[in-house]
Amino acid sequence: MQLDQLKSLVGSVNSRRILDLFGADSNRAQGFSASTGDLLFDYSKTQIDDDIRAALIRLCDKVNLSDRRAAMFAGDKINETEGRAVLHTALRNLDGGPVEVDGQDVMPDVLDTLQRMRVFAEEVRGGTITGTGGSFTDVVNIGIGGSDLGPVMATHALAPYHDGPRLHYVSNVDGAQIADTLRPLDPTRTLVIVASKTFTTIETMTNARTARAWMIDGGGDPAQQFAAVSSAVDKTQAFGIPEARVFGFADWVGGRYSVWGPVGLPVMIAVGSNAFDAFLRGGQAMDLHFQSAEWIENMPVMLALVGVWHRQVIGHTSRAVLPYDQRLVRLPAYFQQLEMESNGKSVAMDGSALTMPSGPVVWGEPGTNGQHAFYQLIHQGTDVIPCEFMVAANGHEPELVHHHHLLLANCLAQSEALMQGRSLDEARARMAEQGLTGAELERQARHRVFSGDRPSTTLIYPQLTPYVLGQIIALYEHRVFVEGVLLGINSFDQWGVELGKELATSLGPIVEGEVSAKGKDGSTAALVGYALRHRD
Ligand SMILES: O=P(O)(O)OC[C@H]1O[C@H](O)[C@H](O)[C@@H](O)[C@@H]1O
Repeated sequence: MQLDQLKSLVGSVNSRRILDLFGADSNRAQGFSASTGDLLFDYSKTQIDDDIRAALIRLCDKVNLSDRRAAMFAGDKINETEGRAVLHTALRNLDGGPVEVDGQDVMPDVLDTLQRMRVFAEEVRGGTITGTGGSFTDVVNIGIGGSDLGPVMATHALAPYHDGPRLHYVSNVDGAQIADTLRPLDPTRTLVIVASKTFTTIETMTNARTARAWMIDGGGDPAQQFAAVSSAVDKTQAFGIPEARVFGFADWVGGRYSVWGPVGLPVMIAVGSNAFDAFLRGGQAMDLHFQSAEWIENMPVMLALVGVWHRQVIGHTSRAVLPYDQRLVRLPAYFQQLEMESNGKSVAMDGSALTMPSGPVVWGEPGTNGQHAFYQLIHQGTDVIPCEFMVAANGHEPELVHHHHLLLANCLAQSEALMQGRSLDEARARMAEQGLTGAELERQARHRVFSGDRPSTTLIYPQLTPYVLGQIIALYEHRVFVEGVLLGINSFDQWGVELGKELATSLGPIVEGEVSAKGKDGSTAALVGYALRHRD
């Protein structure tokens, strides 16, 4: 990426404030936003001006973004370190054309599996498929990472549409989670979905075996009450899950991009196949926009360029994602995997060291809760944290519309406050109004200064419907892709998670007390020693 020219533009922004840009251009809000369908992405409350934007957009051509995008949608093996295509977009290509991998159209299989999911989900919802004790009251999804975060996030997000059985998610190998989840459930009326792309993930397989034993002990029947979601169909059969209850997907669906396919099965059971279709259609609409809009009007591209401006050009190390939408409570966690597992890399595609910072730390919480916790640092801390606000024009509770108005007002107030700030003179005037004078006035005023000029973007949408959720998730997926192309990295592998897994395997017998910790570093050996001495 040619960052030099952009770095030289940073100097120009030091001498002005974001607010000045609004003074100089009465149409700034319109000019520095992108819209598609019903979504509006406003990035006018950043330092990006015409020159900076033009330089950022030039980067897209420098890295041949349109060819890379075409390669992804065409099924080329752009995940080079794993030799795989990247085709989660095929999962939502509902009435699109053929998509070929190795000369083979994958769409018939995708649509066939989707249809099987619809039939199964509706049979579970309608009570045609039952447990030994009757229709399913509860569904437990066992999976971790991409086999958990997407469906958990979507289940929370689509709560107003949830009219199927209750859903529970077990991800952690900590027995506390599965114990607490299963305790109140009826083993004869619970469906367990084991979701694992590889069907080897130790946490998931351990939890799946525990759930199976619990079901058998309680009079349920795993042959009737287990389903599996995986790209390793042979392993699901070895686990004993009947073929008719296995929903497979190909290796060209990355775990963190998999909610659109069989991994989304629990969501489909919760909200029904029509609502799930609307989610897919939202994703597909964003795909079409991403493929056709000019860079300057292209929402994922502009979202990515704002990200690159803040992280790689200016150097801010993190960004906060702040949905003013309680039902997006798990969206920050979902984005953490999507963005940090995809772009947290220090090696370029060709194996050379990255010459610029990798993707940023992504974190956040729903507003307004965050306001009463960490916004202090966002407003007055020494680090600038670019904020990505999200909010709906409408809630789902018409009888509580006054709540929604307050929510919206708070969201808008935060981005306004971050940009506007409060000067020392304004703070002094306030202190004077309260009767303070002299050194005390000065001291108190200084604590009440807000530097302002802190960047934020706002994504606003009509209402959090399945269709809108699909648009938002696909928007961020493509943002990650564009940022990855600009960085020259492979956004679709995750070698950084391997070492810890290998060491956990080698530590297993040591923690069991079967093998000595000799050879481990002093700290690890001492911690094992403590655990063994204190074992009940
Ligand atoms: O779906 P699974 O194969 O069980 O994998 C679950 C998760 O585990 C891994 O460690 C990866 O880092 C994730 O990308 C993946 O989503």
